[in-house]
Amino acid sequence: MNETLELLLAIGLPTLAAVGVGAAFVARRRGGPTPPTPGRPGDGGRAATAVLDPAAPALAAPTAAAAVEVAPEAEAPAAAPALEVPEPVVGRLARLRGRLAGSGSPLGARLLAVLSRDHLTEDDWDELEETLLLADVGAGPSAELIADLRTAVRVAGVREPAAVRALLREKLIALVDPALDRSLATAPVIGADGLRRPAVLLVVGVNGTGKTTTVGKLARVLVAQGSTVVLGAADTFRAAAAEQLATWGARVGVPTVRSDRDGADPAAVAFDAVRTGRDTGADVVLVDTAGRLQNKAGLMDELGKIIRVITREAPLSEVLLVLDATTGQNGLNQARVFAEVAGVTGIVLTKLDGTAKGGIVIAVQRELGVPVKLIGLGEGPDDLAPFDAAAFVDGLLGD
Ligand SMILES: Nc1nc2c(ncn2[C@@H]2O[C@H](COP(=O)(O)OP(=O)(O)OP(=O)(O)O)[C@@H](O)[C@H]2O)c(=O)[nH]1
Repeated sequence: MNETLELLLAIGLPTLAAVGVGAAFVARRRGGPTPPTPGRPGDGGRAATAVLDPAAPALAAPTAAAAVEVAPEAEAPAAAPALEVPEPVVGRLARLRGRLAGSGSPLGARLLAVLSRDHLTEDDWDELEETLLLADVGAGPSAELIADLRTAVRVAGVREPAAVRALLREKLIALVDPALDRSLATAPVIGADGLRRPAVLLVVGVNGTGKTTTVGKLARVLVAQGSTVVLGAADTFRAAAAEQLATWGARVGVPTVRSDRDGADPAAVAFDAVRTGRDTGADVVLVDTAGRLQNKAGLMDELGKIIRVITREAPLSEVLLVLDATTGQNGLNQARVFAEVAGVTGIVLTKLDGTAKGGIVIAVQRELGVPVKLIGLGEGPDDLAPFDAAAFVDGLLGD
């Protein structure tokens, strides 16, 4: 079976035709290889379904078998809205850490209030453990922390408030695990054929956790770091998701590949986004998904197909699971299913600004063995921060 036929079977020919991948793509492949063209968007890349205009506030929907329209940057209309300049990325968590308290006092401050009592009774230790459990630290890590603190306070006699605080900081940082590799794989890769491919980041998670918002914020992080980005709106389930994503992209001049049909095949859109990123020489392609969690088999089908189709064009650099930090144990259950189905490489914990349950960072890493790489600390466009263990714990301690 030749490569094209195999690919069409994988995606599903009828759906492809419906979103406009079919004819144009097949014709191009049959007509001979299309050399990838490293460079910037606007260099003449071609994709079957995308209409790319980085300056457009909302990108026009693709039409069946439409040729791509790429608006050259030099010919952008004079009235195009000014692009926003995202905030620098370095030090974001330190700047935003005041938001970690949620509506109450930070977890660390509550622990310190008990630890600084004159004589710690059994009830005090129980209270400490309960505080950790209520902050979603998880039973195992909570018990470990209490045991360590008891030893230090009772046996080694650590009593002076500054020393107790330093001890708590050290133990919490160890639980969050500063040794984990939290870097995002966003560098383009060179395939076995010697050709350059964009880094492809697939963003998964149940509805409402903040996937689309996170993709939009992450695009800004990457733009701030000087990367060229293409967005893929493979959340074809929710009608407004593609529009929402295109708006995020347009604010920073990032094109969005989307279908003009609600309910289009997400795998076809994901494929087109990666193909567009490849053809235009983009550094990174971010693919948003719907990831409805009706059942594991359905999810496996949908995400499995998206992953198969993407990896025919470029290797998958990251699968980021977006979890809503306010959902506690339920979020952990979801995380388990996604980790099994999609091979998650990093966690994005959103809405940490809306909760005093920052301990979920510890629990989710323990549960999945996957690092938290980014955290969402608000609804603002630059309220997404690379995770850093020490800055996070300092936020929990209310420093
Ligand atoms: N407070 C707060 N709100 C957030 C954060 N991240 C996302 N949100 C909000 O969460 C809501 C849902 O976000 P979406 O990005 O639409 O969620 P989604 O996962 O794409 O949802 P579906 O498309 O339905 O699957 C929006 O109101 C966001 O503004 C965050 O870090 N903090």
